[in-house]
Amino acid sequence: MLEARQLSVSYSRGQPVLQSVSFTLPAGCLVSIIGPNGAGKSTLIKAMLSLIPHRGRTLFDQQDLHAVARHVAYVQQKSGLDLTFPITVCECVALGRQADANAFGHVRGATEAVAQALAQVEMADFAARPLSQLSGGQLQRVLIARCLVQNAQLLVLDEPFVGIDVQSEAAIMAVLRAQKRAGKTILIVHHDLKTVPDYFDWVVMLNRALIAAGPVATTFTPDNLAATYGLPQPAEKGAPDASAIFH
Ligand SMILES: Nc1ncnc2c1ncn2[C@@H]1O[C@H](COP(=O)(O)OP(=O)(O)OP(=O)(O)O)[C@@H](O)[C@H]1O
Repeated sequence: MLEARQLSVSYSRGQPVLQSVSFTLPAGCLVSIIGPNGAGKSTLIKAMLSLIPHRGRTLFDQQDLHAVARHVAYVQQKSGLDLTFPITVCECVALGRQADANAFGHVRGATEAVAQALAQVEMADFAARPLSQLSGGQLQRVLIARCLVQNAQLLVLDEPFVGIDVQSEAAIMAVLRAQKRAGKTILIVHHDLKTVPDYFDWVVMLNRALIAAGPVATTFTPDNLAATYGLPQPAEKGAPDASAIFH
C-alpha cells in the first residue's frame, strides 16, 4: 500500500504549489497522476520520493518511503536528463544495480540482468550504443530497462510516453503490465486522457490540491475531470462536455 499523508510543497515563500495532498493506493496496480500543466504532478512525485523539501509523509507498506528507497525505481522526465554524459546503453542500465555493488564496484549477476532487461524492452541490439545516439522512444525503453534491473517494488515514471510513437508506447505498456502482474506498483505522470481507462487501474487527479483519487472506473468521471482541468461542471447550463478535453 502506498500512502501520501498531507504532502505540501512551497518552492519559495509564495503560494504552495502542492497543498496537503493525501491519498492511499493499493499495491500491485497501475496508477496515473493526471492534471493540467503546472498542477504539481512532478512536484508530487518528487515530494513523495523526498527529492525536494516538503511537509507531510509518504508510506510504502507502512514504512517511510525514503527509508525503503532501495525498493523504488524512478524515471524522471526526459528533459531533466544530461544526454551529453558519455555512457552506453548497457552501462546506463547497469546503474540500476549499483546499490548492490561490492567494495570493488562489482555486482554479481548484473551482466545477465542487464541483458535480460534490454531483451524485455526489445533493445538488446543497442547495448553498445551511446545513450546520446538514441531516439526518444529508444531512450525511454532503456530507462525502463534500468528500472527492471533494479527489481524495485515501486516504479515511478514521470511522463514516459511524451514524444514517443505508438509502437514504443505499446511495448512499454506491455512491460509495465507484466511488472504489475508480478505484483509491482507503478505510478505514472500521464497526459493522454484518452488512454487512462485502458492503461490504468487507479487515478490521482491533481490541481495543486487533490481533486480525487480512486479506481479509474469510479473516479475518472466528467465531474472530476471538469474540476481537475478547471472546466465548467458538465451539469452547468451550456457547459461544454468535459470529454472535449480528450481532443
Ligand atoms: N524548482 C522549482 N522552483 C520553483 N518553482 C517550481 C520548480 N519546479 C516547479 N515549479 C513550479 O511549481 C508548479 C508545479 O510544477 P510541476 O512541474 O510540479 O507541474 P506539473 O503538473 O508536473 O506540470 P507539467 O504538466 O507542465 O509537467 C509550476 O507552477 C512550476 O512552475
